[in-house]
Amino acid sequence: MPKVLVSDSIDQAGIDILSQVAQVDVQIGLSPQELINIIPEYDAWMIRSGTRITKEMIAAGDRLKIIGRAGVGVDNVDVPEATRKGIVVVNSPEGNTIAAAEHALAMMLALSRYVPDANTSVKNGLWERKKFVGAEIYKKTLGIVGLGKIGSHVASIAKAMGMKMLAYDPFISIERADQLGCRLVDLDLLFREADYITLHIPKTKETANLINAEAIGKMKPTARIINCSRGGIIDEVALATALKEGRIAGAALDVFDNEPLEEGSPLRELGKEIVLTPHLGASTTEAQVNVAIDVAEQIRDVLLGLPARSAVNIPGLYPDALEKLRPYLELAETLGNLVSQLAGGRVELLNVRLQGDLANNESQAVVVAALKGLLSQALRERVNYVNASIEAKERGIRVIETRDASIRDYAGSLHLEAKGSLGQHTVTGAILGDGEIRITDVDEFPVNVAPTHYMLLTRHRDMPGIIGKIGSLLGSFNVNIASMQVGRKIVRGDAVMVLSLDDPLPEGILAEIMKVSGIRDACTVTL
Ligand SMILES: NC(=O)c1ccc[n+]([C@@H]2O[C@H](COP(=O)([O-])OP(=O)(O)OC[C@H]3O[C@@H](n4cnc5c(N)ncnc54)[C@H](O)[C@@H]3O)[C@@H](O)[C@H]2O)c1
Ligand SMILES: O=C(O)CC[C@@H](O)C(=O)O
Repeated sequence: MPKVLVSDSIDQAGIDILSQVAQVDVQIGLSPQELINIIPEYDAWMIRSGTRITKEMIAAGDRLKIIGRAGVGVDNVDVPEATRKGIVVVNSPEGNTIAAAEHALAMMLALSRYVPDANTSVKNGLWERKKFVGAEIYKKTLGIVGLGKIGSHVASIAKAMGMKMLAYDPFISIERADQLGCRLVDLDLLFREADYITLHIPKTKETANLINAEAIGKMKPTARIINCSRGGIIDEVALATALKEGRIAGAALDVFDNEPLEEGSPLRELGKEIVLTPHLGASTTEAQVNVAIDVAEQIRDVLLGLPARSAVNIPGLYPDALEKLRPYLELAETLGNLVSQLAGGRVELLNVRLQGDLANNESQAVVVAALKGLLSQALRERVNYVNASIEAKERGIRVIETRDASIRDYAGSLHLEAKGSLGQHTVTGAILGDGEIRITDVDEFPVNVAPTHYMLLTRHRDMPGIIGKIGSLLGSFNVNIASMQVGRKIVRGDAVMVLSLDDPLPEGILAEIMKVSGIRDACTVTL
């Protein structure tokens, strides 16, 4: 019988499902070394947010087939390492959506009516009715940042409560926002007009410190901020200062830069204008049952040799088909990710063209992999092979699949064309004989580049001196160039330059690159 390790507190409903097919050991509170010592015995591992699964633990897990995270975020699992070892990682993208949305609304109401402080006051024997005169949310403007699963549910309830709604989400269509009763606006307008601002976004390099002193400076003095998404999206010191000085009216926070919230945090010193909870967004009986069942069922299925429905790292295909397509799935995901960063805004149409021998293959998984890559900038680990198509549809992305077996530059190649709010971009890629991915075309300019973690792509006039200037500029910012390729169609016409970099590009360097004479466009890419 296979063995499953459960190392965080999981609802019994999940344990019961696992027990149908496996021996289940619940061991909570083990140290990292103790986990490394025992993991070689186990075929599956189920966790919540309390266990951090490291590279060393995965390396020790010789029998591990699947890791299940009972929740959304897999930021506590080394997913690339699990993928390298062929371990499926699954999560529960929707099991706690309602719980998190309801918590955000509870926080908004608690903050508006000073419920926590009024409660403490009565329990302390006081009767302070004048001190706790609140504000109504009816007819007030709610600014929703991130109109995904949780943001959408918040919108539908807030609408019923009579709120007017603005939303900011660069990856959502106007039609989708309309359906939810939200006016899609830019962030600046949302900050200026909203009475309540609620955050429902992943923490990414774009969203880190999104709510900083400058953003807060744009808000109304009566504005209130709610964050039940991820810590690090709000600059906590700037928020505490603004609240102390009465520059905004309040904040309700469930998530923090460091959890548990540290002893000396300035947030702890504030009064009734702040409501704090200890990451309780998913903590309802219902959500814990949902995520436990969702993930336990997937672990059971994988142990029985069936595909998982919410795999974060491997498509839900049977092993034979998967093995054959695996290099092309990786290619499709890489190209999807690349073209979304080139497009730089909302993509409205993705054309996936399978070329050469690839045109004769089962294509659905390749298209889904391209969509997964395309959406990964917006959705991170929440997009998987199961939900990528639905997510794309909900975001108003039209997908066209074409085949052309006559294009034979490589045995099989894949061409993606993304049309979006900021223009149109294309990328092509192929798998070489050694199984390596090559980017063979960018915006119809031929190149031959292996994708790397950090890249810089420019569109420029093919003229003497330009490559040297970019090289010197990167050097002056201490950025090391690993390789460089220029692709052009005609001499002294337009060209693209693709640089693979050893280091991330520091803030501000793109603006400097754009000032170089002859540069038409420049884009940094992280793959
Ligand atoms: N507090 C909790 O216990 C708890 C529970 C569940 C989820 N969460 C967190 O809530 C957040 C939202 O979860 P979800 O399930 O709705 O995710 P989702 O993936 O369905 O939605 C996230 C949305 O954010 C948008 N987005 C991405 N980058 C953006 C940006 N720079 N600006 C504006 N919008 C951007 C995406 O387009 C997407 O629509 C996640 O961070 C998740 O980890 C917290
Ligand atoms: O396990 C939890 O309670 C955290 C849940 C939440 O942050 C998630 O990412 O699903």
